[in-house]
Amino acid sequence: MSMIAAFYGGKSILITGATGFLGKVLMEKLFRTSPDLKVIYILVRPKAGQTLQQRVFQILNSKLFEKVKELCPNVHEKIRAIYADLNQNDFGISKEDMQELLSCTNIIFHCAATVRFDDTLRHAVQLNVTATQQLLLMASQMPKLEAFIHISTAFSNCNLKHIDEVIYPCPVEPKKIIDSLEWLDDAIIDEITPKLIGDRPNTYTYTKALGEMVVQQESGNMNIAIIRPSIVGATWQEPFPGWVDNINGPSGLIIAAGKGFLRAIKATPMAVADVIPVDTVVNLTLAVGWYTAVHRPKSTLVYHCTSGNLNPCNWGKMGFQVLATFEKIPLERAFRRPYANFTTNNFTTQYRNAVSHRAPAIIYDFYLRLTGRKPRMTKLMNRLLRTVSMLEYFINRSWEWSTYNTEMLMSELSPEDQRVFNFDVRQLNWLEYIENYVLGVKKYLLKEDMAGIPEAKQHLKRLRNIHYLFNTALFLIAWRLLIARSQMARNVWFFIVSFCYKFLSYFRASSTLKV
Ligand SMILES: CCCCCCCCCCCCCCCCCCCCCC(=O)SCCNC(=O)CCNC(=O)[C@H](O)C(C)(C)COP(=O)(O)OP(=O)(O)OC[C@H]1O[C@@H](n2cnc3c(N)ncnc32)[C@H](O)[C@@H]1OP(=O)(O)O
Ligand SMILES: NC(=O)C1=CN([C@@H]2O[C@H](COP(=O)(O)OP(=O)(O)OC[C@H]3O[C@@H](n4cnc5c(N)ncnc54)[C@H](OP(=O)(O)O)[C@@H]3O)[C@@H](O)[C@H]2O)C=CC1
Repeated sequence: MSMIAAFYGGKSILITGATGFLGKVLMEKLFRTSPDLKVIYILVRPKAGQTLQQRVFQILNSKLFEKVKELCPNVHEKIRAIYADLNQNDFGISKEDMQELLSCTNIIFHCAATVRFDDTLRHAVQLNVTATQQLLLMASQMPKLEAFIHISTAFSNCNLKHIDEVIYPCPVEPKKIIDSLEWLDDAIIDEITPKLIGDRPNTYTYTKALGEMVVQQESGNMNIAIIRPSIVGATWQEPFPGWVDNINGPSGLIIAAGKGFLRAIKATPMAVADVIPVDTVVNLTLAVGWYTAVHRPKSTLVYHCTSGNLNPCNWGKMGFQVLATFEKIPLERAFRRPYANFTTNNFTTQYRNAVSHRAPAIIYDFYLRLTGRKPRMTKLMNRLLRTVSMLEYFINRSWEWSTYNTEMLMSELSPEDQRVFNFDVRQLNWLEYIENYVLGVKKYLLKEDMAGIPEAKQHLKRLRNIHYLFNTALFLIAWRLLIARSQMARNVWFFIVSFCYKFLSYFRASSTLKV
């Protein structure tokens, strides 16, 4: 019997960010392994015209929850969606709901965050720092609370090369930042943002670091732990391989590569691709929840959930395997044939962006205009290149994360728990994982039918022929222009033509003799 699964039985669990990528997988695993849990409270806001109930309904009706619905048919009765917007004071939670949360919650998993790299400092602080502070305040008023698990990121201290499982202080206290954002206007905030974030690449990593400081400062007597996943990717094993439903991290670039939009990237092929499957993160999170509640460590422990030090894969290998999979299983209606050129040189990057990305987009838009349609490719390409430029920081560096606490926890688990809540990334076969990831992107994110593969292959063949035809035409036009302008080019041309003529005459004469 799994001790961890038994621990969550009968518990009331509060999850923030349950509608996100990680939150959904966390909920799924909890229901699957502990169907006798009492209730999962999820803090949800209405979004995209959907009510809370519609959002929950959509999640439960997704492929991710198919197994759960078999094992736990009354799952919908065990989810209690509570209206909450983490941007508001007290999260905008009603008095009755707040009362219920305060008196019943046993475990909190705090996953909600803004993960956008381009968010304003004000918004990123509001969500990743102030909301964390408010949630801790709420947690401190919960008499039945056994553990508070905060999800941070392995990149919260990406300004360091070697990162230990400790909370590093930021130069400016989070409270001072929160206070000053209250009275500073947006223009001044934008001006001071680069100075505040220092050598971190964006407001996301900076505010996640501030969030950790807040957790440490406000922990009081609570049992708290912090989990730092690296780049969270599709599921490895559970509930089935390759599940992914958002375009963050590598997923968006995998699509861009498969559709042939992205054919070159500024990336260091030998840099470690510290991707970690989402189910591995969830297994560690649940094990940490159990350990923190039962063993009550004296201080706030930080757990790194990374792959690089135990089972490294690099971006070169990942890119190669992504393309190899697209050879076998292409995406539908690709713009160009998938191709990957990794470069570390700025000039080559600019050149490739101009020739391999912007020029084809301009030509395609010209074609759309000619055929009476609205041009859209240049806009899309500019957006993609902007996204790529924001990810460049992470694909041209390697970090070392120590994993003492994570390994200690693994040794504390029973063999059954090590199996059911496996977070040993040494067992991961990267080639298989990446292939399933690419397949998952096609099936679950793009919702493409596998029956369309022969047509997709045919389409790629057509694109190859168009490519050859286009290159030949381009060469002939360039050559024709050169001949018209340069005596030297004309001489070379006459030499080649007369050489070919002589060769053909000789060939014809010798074949006539043989007959
Ligand atoms: C040469 C070829 C190569 C081939 C090989 C290729 C494979 C191998 C190489 C792989 C290398 C991987 C490197 C990963 C490094 C990750 C490092 C992470 C480290 C930290 C990890 C963390 O600790 S933290 C989590 C990560 N955090 C993010 O990764 C957010 C980033 N990102 C943004 O910060 C914003 O994205 C940014 C960018 C501002 C743009 O912002 P933006 O406004 O321009 O674009 P949006 O994001 O809004 O979305 C644009 C359009 O996508 C639509 N869309 C949105 N979601 C959708 C959904 N679920 N399904 C469908 N469509 C969706 C949306 O509806 C828009 O569509 P429309 O245009 O029609 O409206
Ligand atoms: N994905 C990754 O690569 C990594 C993620 N992490 C961390 O893991 C955690 C989960 O990330 P992930 O699942 O990928 O992120 P997602 O963007 O998929 O999910 C974010 C969640 O936060 C919720 N949220 C955001 N703003 C608010 C708000 N104002 N009020 C209520 N809820 C809100 C979202 O709700 P809604 O659906 O309404 O928008 C969503 O449920 C984050 O803390 C992130 O920092 C760490 C390392 C890597």
